Amino acid sequence: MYLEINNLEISFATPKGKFVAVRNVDLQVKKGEIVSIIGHSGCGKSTIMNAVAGMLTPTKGTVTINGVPVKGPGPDRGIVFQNYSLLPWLTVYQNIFQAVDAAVKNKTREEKKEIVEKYIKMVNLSAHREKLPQQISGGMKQRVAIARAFAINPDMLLMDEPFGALDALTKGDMQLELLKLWNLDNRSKTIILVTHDIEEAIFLSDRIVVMTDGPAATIREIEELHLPRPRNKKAIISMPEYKLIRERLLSLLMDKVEVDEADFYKGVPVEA
Ligand SMILES: Nc1ncnc2c1ncn2[C@@H]1O[C@H](COP(=O)(O)OP(=O)(O)OP(=O)(O)O)[C@@H](O)[C@H]1O
Repeated sequence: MYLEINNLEISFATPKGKFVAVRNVDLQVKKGEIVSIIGHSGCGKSTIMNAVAGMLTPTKGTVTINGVPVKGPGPDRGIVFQNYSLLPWLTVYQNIFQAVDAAVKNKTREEKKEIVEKYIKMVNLSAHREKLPQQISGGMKQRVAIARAFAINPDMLLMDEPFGALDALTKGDMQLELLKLWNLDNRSKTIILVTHDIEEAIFLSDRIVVMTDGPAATIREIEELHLPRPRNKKAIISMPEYKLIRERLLSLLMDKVEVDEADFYKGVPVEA
């Protein structure tokens, strides 16, 4: 198995004592799979991602990649976060080149330039290559971040709400862009995606991991999707499987909200 998370627990030392963010998390991911993690705010999605990225050490349990325990960040894992994390003083081109230059070994400067050119073209940013991050839109920034992640050719992409800050139309474009890059790469990159967006999770994923609420959150259920690829958004929404999965996810995620609302209304005077 490519990625294995076994009995993962992550706790934080806080002024009030030990805080268990996630526990008993077990997940196996095959190479080339796209897996989304969804759940309410604070259920430990980013914590799990950070453990896979090697930025957090498990309190208990293990995270292994190809059987080797994760000990820290590495060039085999590319990270795309919501805040783009572009260097503001570098142009679009330089932001990607700098990452490729640092991560890709055994290639000449010319070959590295070719890689950068290829990915800038793939995300349609050729016309904006000399601009600084502050001179381009949010969608374009996220495109740069994704092109950069693919250009360094990691085995796995860890995406923490990558499109969370984008408007719905740009978000739709970016989801297609992501699948396009994944397809062009022979679907060989494993993608772990944290999202709050049920439709996004269904459109992109092979499996969707639904978390329980925190603290001490764990996996509640894993939904397997059998929607055909390549996926067409308009076509899949009319498929019975899409509707079934969407309803299942909604009911898993909305349960608590309904209870909260009922509590909220208790004792609230009803106006005549
Ligand atoms: N360094 C830390 N110290 C203490 N508690 C932390 C730390 N990092 C995260 N937590 C807590 O762990 C829990 C899980 O946080 P995490 O960021 O993983 O949740 P999330 O599901 O990604 O949330 P969101 O959807 O809001 O981004 C939260 O209660 C958070 O406050």
